[in-house]
Amino acid sequence: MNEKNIVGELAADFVKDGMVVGLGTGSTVYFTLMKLGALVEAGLSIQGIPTSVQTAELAKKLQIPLASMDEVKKIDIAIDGADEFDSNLNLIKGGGGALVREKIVAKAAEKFIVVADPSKMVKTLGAFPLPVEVVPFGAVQTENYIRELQGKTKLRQTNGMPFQTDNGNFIIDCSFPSIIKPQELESILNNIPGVVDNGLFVGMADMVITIDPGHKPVLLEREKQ
Ligand SMILES: O=C[C@H](O)[C@H](O)[C@H](O)COP(=O)(O)O
Repeated sequence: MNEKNIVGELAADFVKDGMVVGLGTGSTVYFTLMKLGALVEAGLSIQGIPTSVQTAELAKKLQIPLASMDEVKKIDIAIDGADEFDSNLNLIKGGGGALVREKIVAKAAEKFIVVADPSKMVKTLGAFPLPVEVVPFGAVQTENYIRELQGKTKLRQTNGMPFQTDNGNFIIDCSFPSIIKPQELESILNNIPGVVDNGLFVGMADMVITIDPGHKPVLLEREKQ
């Protein structure tokens, strides 16, 4: 089993019968979904809230019952991947472009568990370009404002066209040299007109499931404030 497979499957152990489960997006949480699909087939009863069209499609194939955010009173647990995590369990997410829905679901969840192989662990966030979702209207101007914050920016493209999120927006990938104050940067970016949200998830993760070099599970828990 590869590292993503191991950590992805481990997270499924936290899902109990009757729970409403936020279903993240990406190649690590894919393995959580596969495991949940098998558990549902064996009789586990859950409702999933998908964070992307891609995840909704996979969950449907696996026959995991789905609901929308607005149909549920609360989310018991959300499980998702990350592009980077630091020792405070702050994250960069959005490599797959799903950050807005992911943040909405993570915020609404009583427990937010991140599944991440050890390559995602960093001392300081920022080696991975920070994804910022912007509305298409005025995107060039919005990108200029972001650049003024001393970050290098790049409009994400697929096949020569701007990449479009499930919300119909664009992603600007921003390289900041190192993000010493993630909370501050998160709110500065979100104050720029045209920015929908950014991939900094600060103080949101309750647990990161990763593994050590010997492939032993490591469960990192956030200290209660
Ligand atoms: O938009 C995508 C998400 O934030 C993913 O959870 C993140 O990019 C990690 O993905 P992966 O597990 O494929 O590295």
